Amino acid sequence: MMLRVFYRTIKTMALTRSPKYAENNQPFTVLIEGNIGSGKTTFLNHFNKFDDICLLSEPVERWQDVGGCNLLDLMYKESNRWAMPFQTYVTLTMLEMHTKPTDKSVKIMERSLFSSRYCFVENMYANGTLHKGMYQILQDWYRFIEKSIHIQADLIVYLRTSPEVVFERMKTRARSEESCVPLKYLEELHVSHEDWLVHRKRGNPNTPVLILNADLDLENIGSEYKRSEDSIFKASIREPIMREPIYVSPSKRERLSS
Ligand SMILES: Nc1ncnc2c1ncn2[C@@H]1O[C@H](COP(=O)(O)OP(=O)(O)OP(=O)(O)O)[C@@H](O)[C@H]1O
Ligand SMILES: Nc1nc(=O)c2ncn([C@H]3C[C@H](O)[C@@H](CO)O3)c2[nH]1
Repeated sequence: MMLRVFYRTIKTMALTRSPKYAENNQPFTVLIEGNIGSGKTTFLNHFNKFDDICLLSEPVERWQDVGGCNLLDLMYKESNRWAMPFQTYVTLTMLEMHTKPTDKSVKIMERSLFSSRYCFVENMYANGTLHKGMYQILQDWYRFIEKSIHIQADLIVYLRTSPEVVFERMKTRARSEESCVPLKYLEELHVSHEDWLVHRKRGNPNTPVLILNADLDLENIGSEYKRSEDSIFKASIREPIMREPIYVSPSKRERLSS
């Protein structure tokens, strides 16, 4: 008798729970995570050769031009004043990526709402950039989002790096907004990524995490990329479909090779 009541209750709850926004319209989704300069964009470009994948880069260009305002620059230059508005805009742009419909079988995203929440926001609160009141507002927003918007996350690929390595890469890449970012900030972000993805102190502990050694330089990281390819296609139960090669006529090929 008790069992029948239990199942009837569960069924009623399931039938009455309103579906979340973007529920059931997302494919197998992979989140590429890692410190600043860990090679996420470079990694994402590696998957350009496959046809049936929706690749979504981190919307940095949008953050650099919000109606003519460079929010990214303002966040770094006047962080106490601009960290909060910047985080609200990151939340909006990340949710647009998470809920973007696609007919592809796999979606691969550069970063996510989770790294913003569990790494950047946590770190800015810990180092005093975010006032407690701002932090609490963001937490309430995250809790509301969790209840009302579906965020698909089937696999996280963590490009694990050493802060010293990414500090050099960041300086070489020389993004103007990051010109004053100290090694200490990268060390803090490294700890927050490790707490989230290795020690599993935050977020959903059931989301599988594939850890790659992203300290390897471009000449030697191919095996790590291949390992992630195998994991992604195996986990998404799909065979990789290569983009149709663009055939170049012999005469044009000769000209190109000369
Ligand atoms: N495995 C690697 N070895 C050496 N350099 C790399 C490697 N991967 C990327 N780089 C270089 O490091 C810099 C940062 O790479 P990339 O932009 O892909 O990092 P990212 O994680 O997307 O950075 P961000 O988080 O700031 O957007 C670039 O100049 C890139 O050419
Ligand atoms: N404060 C803050 N919160 C975020 O959610 C966030 N996501 C990315 N970034 C910064 C890191 C790189 O400089 C640059 C590109 O990744 O943007 C962030 N900064």
